[in-house]
Amino acid sequence: MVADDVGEKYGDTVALDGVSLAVESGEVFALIGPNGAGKTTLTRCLTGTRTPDSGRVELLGEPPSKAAKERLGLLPQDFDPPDRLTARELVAYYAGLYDDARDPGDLLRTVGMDPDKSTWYGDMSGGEQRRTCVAASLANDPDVLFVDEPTTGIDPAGRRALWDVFEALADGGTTVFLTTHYMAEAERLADRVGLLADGELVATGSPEALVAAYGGEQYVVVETLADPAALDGLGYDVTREGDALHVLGVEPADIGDVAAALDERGIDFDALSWTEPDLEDVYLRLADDPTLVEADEEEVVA
Ligand SMILES: Nc1ncnc2c1ncn2[C@@H]1O[C@H](COP(=O)(O)OP(=O)(O)OP(=O)(O)O)[C@@H](O)[C@H]1O
Repeated sequence: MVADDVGEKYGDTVALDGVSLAVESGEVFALIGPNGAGKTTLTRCLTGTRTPDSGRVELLGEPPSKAAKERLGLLPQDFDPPDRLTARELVAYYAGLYDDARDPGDLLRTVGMDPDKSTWYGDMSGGEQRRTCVAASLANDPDVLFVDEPTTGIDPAGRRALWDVFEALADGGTTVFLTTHYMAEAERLADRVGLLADGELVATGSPEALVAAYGGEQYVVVETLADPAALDGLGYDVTREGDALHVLGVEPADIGDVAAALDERGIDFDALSWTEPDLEDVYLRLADDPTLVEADEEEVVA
């Protein structure tokens, strides 16, 4: 799928401001970004639910309106099926729209739902509703699956179970376009991640490449109320973050030196741990200050 310089407005609100990206067949692409960044709008443009004001969109080699619907799966963020259907009835309804559909019972078991439960959709917990919706989006065994915040409201074990489902689909060659606020989800599932902020794609790359480029330094966290100046002269920048000091740029091999310096200087501390940057650090740094990415560096090569 391709978005080429896509722009979209709602009245005076610029939701997308010249977004370009290409997702290869079989790739898992995760779109992350703050509330209101334009993730849902971009998903809508890519699926043909909205026609962008400007730019070009391609899905399965066609304009989205012409793409073969039986090859697409879509779980919108605001998917709102009828309340008075059981999980099986709901998935069977969507399966019934296709000649070659997957078995509703199998699909529900895959997402951790009991297909024989008679609870109506409207009476299910939020997490059960979302799982049922994920099952419905897979009814036609899609080649390209769009899932907008698929695991929101699902408990941690259920979320991991759904990650397994998406991973199995990706292993089977399904292209997955995912939006999420869970950085661990993007890190675990995505071949590439795109960070959208204020309608602009700030950076794209593999999670590893993004973390290496923009995650910032590894650091030691020292839980202490001591002044950062107490660690002057060690050769590291030291900042205060809440009840801890962060000693920046410490390699794992040098953690002992930091511990020894704390001891020698009589600095009282409750705990000491070493932390590597992850995708959450990338998100927090770039969403706060997109200019950290140079214009010609938007695509971080894995
Ligand atoms: N139907 C609409 N009418 C007016 N403005 C809209 C509409 N839909 C979205 N917007 C605005 O467009 C911008 C992008 O919204 P969008 O829903 O695409 O963001 P998002 O990144 O998906 O947010 P979230 O993480 O909260 O789901 C926001 O400023 C939003 O208020």
